[in-house]
Amino acid sequence: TGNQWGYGKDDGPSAWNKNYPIADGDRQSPIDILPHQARHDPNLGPIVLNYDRCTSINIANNGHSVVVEFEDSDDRSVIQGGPLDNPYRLKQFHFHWGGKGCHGSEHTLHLVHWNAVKFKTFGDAASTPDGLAVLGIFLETGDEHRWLHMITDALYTVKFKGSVTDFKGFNPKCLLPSSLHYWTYLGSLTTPPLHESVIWIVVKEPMIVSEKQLGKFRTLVFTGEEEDERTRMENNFRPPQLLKGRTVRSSN
Ligand SMILES: CC[C@H](C)CCC(=O)Nc1ccc(S(N)(=O)=O)cc1
Ligand SMILES: [Zn+2]
Repeated sequence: TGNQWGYGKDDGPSAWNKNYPIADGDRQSPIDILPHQARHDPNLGPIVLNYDRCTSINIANNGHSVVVEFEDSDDRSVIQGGPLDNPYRLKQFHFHWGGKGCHGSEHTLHLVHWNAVKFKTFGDAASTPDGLAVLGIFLETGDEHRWLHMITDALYTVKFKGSVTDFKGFNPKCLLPSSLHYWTYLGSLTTPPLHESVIWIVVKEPMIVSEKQLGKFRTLVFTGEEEDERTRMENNFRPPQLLKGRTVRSSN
């Protein structure tokens, strides 16, 4: 179908504007955040997470990443404060990662939330400015992360595109760094349909994970079990986009 996109030579980020012209828009993500150019905003309060009653449902390989979905029929797991005017409900989290030896900011965890005060469905929120709030955490290689094994131990069950398995009782709060100081800016989804609907909240302190743990993400494949070629899932990230006059604000 016309909407198939990927991270390869022919269907990758440089080709996305063919089917998704918004790729060349004015508030695209991700961006390279230069700390010294961010404006410290004393009115930016702390980010408040209320994940204690969160309900994870499943873990899936959607052919682009590995995603953990949450029950979002009520306000059981929300993020609020900071740049947000309303509580935003946790819908899912997923990862993006580079190939072996990548040392930039290619490895990230994205926790995707939607404004259920203003919108009836996630889809409506995802296609309207500021309908979504995504908490972005950088992953840096170093010591083993003490809780990430709960994710990496499940990855063998979702090796192929289209696989989904139960994944109950997981609270992503255990993945977050101790400090939630952040940068925030107005941006977009970083994959098609690239909707310019996201208030980005990028946490300054990275999660430290081991090379071994990161390597387990690379055992996933972009392709389905029935397909004969096995394309290793890695480098599933979009390169940084132009700032186009946007301001990046910094919490203290
Ligand atoms: C309209 C429906 C909605 C597009 C359904 C699919 C979806 O949820 N996409 C999505 C979510 C998060 C990101 S990111 N990487 O966190 O910016 C990228 C894409
Ligand atoms: Zn993402």
